[in-house]
Amino acid sequence: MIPKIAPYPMPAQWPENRVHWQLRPERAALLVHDLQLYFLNYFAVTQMPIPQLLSHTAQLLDACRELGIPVFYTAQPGNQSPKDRALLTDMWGPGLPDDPAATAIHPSVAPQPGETVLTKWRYSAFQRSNLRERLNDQGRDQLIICGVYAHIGCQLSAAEAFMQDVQPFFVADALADFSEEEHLQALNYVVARCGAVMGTAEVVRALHNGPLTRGALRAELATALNLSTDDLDPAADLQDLGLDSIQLMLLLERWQTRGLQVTYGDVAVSPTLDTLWQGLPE
Ligand SMILES: C=C(O[C@H]1C=CC=C(C(=O)O)[C@@H]1O)C(=O)O
Repeated sequence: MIPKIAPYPMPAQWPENRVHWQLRPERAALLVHDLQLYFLNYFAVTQMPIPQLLSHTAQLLDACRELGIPVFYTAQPGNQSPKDRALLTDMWGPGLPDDPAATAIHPSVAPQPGETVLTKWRYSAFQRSNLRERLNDQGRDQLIICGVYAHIGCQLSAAEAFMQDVQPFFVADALADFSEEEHLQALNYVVARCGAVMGTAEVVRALHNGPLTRGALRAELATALNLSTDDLDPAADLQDLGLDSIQLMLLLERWQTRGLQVTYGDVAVSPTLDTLWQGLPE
């Protein structure tokens, strides 16, 4: 069974990455792995590392939502039938009861409307789910992974992402595990065998400060307009889509720090994606 988990400090350092992948907002998706009350309740949730796990996951969610990066959750179902659960029962017992007090995702990091919650049947989020297809459909080949438990489902989801040509970014201080030792073991495994390990602050910086591309700008604009990127016609007048001048000025300011040469005067009369895109790489 899952052990009662003693508090331990959130790792503050981890080994150097072997790979030199660049995390990009237009390539990335976020996986919030099994942050259900059932699995969190084996911790003393008010003690380390859980407050940091939840606050760092919230920071990742804020950044991804602001930048139009797709968010995926996994959540294991309650009352799994013996047929569905199979060998997990031999290892872990019957699993979650069919009770929201167990199956619900922690309210501080709960899914928002439109975000995907994948039903989780095995350690890896890719097993018996269409996660790979969904990433493909959205042109995402980088997966940011946070949640519990680091050395089980988080690590195996990272390994399976790697085996399916998706670059896993394992967020060292947005994970938790049965012990500090197993948490660190998971970080060492991912660094050495299947992915990149980064801290939450580093992930948020990489997502916000990378060189601006047309894809990244379109995703941020679509999010600001509460549209899907496909619904954002490059020739459409953004004022007609609800973008006001203050929003436009704030977005331009942020994009100019990332290399956009366009000024408010250049686009104010008829702001379209096409005019904003001037001079930006694809
Ligand atoms: C949170 C996870 O759930 C697994 C680990 C312990 C117990 C489990 C269970 O009762 O089914 C899960 O298989 C994970 O894969 O990291």
